[in-house]
Amino acid sequence: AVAARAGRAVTLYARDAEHAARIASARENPRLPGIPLASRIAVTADLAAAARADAVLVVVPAQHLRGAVMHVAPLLAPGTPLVACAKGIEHGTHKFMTEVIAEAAPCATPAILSGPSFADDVARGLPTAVTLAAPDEALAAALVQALGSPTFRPYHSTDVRGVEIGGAAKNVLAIAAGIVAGRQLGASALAALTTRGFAELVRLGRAHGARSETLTGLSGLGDLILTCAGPQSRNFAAGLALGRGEPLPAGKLAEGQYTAPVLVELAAARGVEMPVAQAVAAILAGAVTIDAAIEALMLRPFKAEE
Ligand SMILES: NC(=O)C1=CN([C@@H]2O[C@H](COP(=O)(O)OP(=O)(O)OC[C@H]3O[C@@H](n4cnc5c(N)ncnc54)[C@H](OP(=O)(O)O)[C@@H]3O)[C@@H](O)[C@H]2O)C=CC1
Ligand SMILES: O=C(CO)COP(=O)(O)O
Repeated sequence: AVAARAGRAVTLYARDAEHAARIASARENPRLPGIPLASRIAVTADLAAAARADAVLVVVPAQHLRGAVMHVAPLLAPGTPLVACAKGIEHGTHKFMTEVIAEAAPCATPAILSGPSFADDVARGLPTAVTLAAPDEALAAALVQALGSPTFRPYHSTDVRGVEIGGAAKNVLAIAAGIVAGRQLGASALAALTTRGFAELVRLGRAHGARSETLTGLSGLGDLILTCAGPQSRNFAAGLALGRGEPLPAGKLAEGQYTAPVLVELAAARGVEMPVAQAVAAILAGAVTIDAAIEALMLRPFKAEE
């Protein structure tokens, strides 16, 4: 929808032929009910047709990125930009999204799009600003030109890793924020949790050489603020349910659930302290109760703020 609004000719690929046919005839994606599909968007289940593009946006969940990219890789013209829109870190390999693309489609050119942007808001054409990063600044700027419009404002960057860390970490921290809300710990606790969570995101980013303007920018602090603000975020909603002692919302992807254990492993490998992320991972694994995790966070030794 964003690319179509920016004047591009767009092909939307769905892996399920019936699903593609239904979207094509209804001119509406059931995942975005009430939002008509722009007339300039062609819908197909033919991956080769979708791969014949100047650029490809890959919008599958993080843990499915490798599989989806491996399918499309042989169909791409060499050097085609492959823009990851997923936020996460691959299980087992600890690879970030552009690293997965580089391995699964060595012929393509990886990039990453991230930042505060609920799909529903974006599809409705509400004003949104995001970060688009690629190692080559000229490519990042060209992709911004291709996708930007009066309602969608991407900023270009070459700090790929900084953008990836912000997007992955904020989902885990949003689960923690939801838990705080679900446990009715108060607005002060929510502000404290979000701020100390941000300190963890920054620490991990710095350990990976991320730039501070990226970590305090749209894909870091910006997306953290959005996702820790309320239940429109599926990650926050998952935390809310946990905090209330309810089952996790069915059929709603909360990437932080999958990112949490990998994020903690990554942080440990780099010697980075991430107690909030660690608490989320332990709660999700059933290794600790929510009340014990909160108590442990509050009883950590007092220290200087950094
Ligand atoms: N939704 C949002 O507001 C935002 C989401 N993101 C990120 O985007 C990523 C995807 O999230 P979202 O779109 O919400 O997830 P959804 O679960 O809503 O949709 C995932 C889509 O990926 C498809 N898919 C899954 N696996 C494969 C595969 N192996 N090959 C091809 N297609 C596949 C699914 O197809 P099928 O219908 O056939 O199952 C479905 O259309 C996540 O990393 C999320 O963090 C980022 C910003 C905003
Ligand atoms: O990444 C998002 C907004 O930027 C979407 O957040 P949720 O996946 O938590 O809904």
